[in-house]
Amino acid sequence: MRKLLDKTLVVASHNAGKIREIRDLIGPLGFAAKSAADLNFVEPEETGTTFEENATIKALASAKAAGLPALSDDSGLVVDALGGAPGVYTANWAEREDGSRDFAMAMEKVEKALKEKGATTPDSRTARFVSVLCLAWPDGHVELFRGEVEGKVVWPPRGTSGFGYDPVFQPEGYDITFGEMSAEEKHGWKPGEAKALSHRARAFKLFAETCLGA
Ligand SMILES: O=P(O)(O)OP(=O)(O)OP(=O)(O)OC[C@H]1O[C@@H](n2cnc3c(O)ncnc32)[C@H](O)[C@@H]1O
Ligand SMILES: [Mg+2]
Repeated sequence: MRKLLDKTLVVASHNAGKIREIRDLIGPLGFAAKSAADLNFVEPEETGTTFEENATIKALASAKAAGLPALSDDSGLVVDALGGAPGVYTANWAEREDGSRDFAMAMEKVEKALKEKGATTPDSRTARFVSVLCLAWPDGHVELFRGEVEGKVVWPPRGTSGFGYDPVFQPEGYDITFGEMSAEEKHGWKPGEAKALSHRARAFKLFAETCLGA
């Protein structure tokens, strides 16, 4: 495992909600981070079939373009009754024909697919959010960290916090969705703490422990 010595890195993402969460998580660790979006880097094509492959593509593209270490996140919602869909295609399910994204439509698609499978009881609607973080250096070295949080898909959507599919995801042990939680509640983690809640915070905790000793 390679330690991260620089205090400047690139957040290799173009998703504003995700960048905000990564900034929240990285801020207390004393990092200055620019995002790939701030730097006007082109979005690389996510041609992988796993979260790990896509996270690696994104982190390497930014690390090489910036000449700095870069941290990416490839994430998605994995729904058991849908055979793991939308999975690595979670962002694609939100895409309109003109290339823009519509998450109300995406959440409806998931709900329609669940209804078609007859998955109407809470027990038949189990799902998990997965986040794979990749830290890449300009020389091509990469480190990968995976975090998952189990829960259920609920309908109708509830809450306006967070981003993406947060209003339909209720983590195990809670009666509110990620969309009804503050950012701090959704992370459920601070440097040095033993537990974390969100998939991203869980992956981040591994990253911090492994590469930063935090
Ligand atoms: O690739 P980058 O530029 O980082 O941004 P993206 O939005 O395209 O990100 P992904 O390719 O990893 O796709 C992840 C999808 O899963 C959704 N998602 C991931 N984490 C989420 C979270 O914490 N809450 C809600 N939705 C989430 C998100 O909205 C995207 O549609
Ligand atoms: Mg993407």
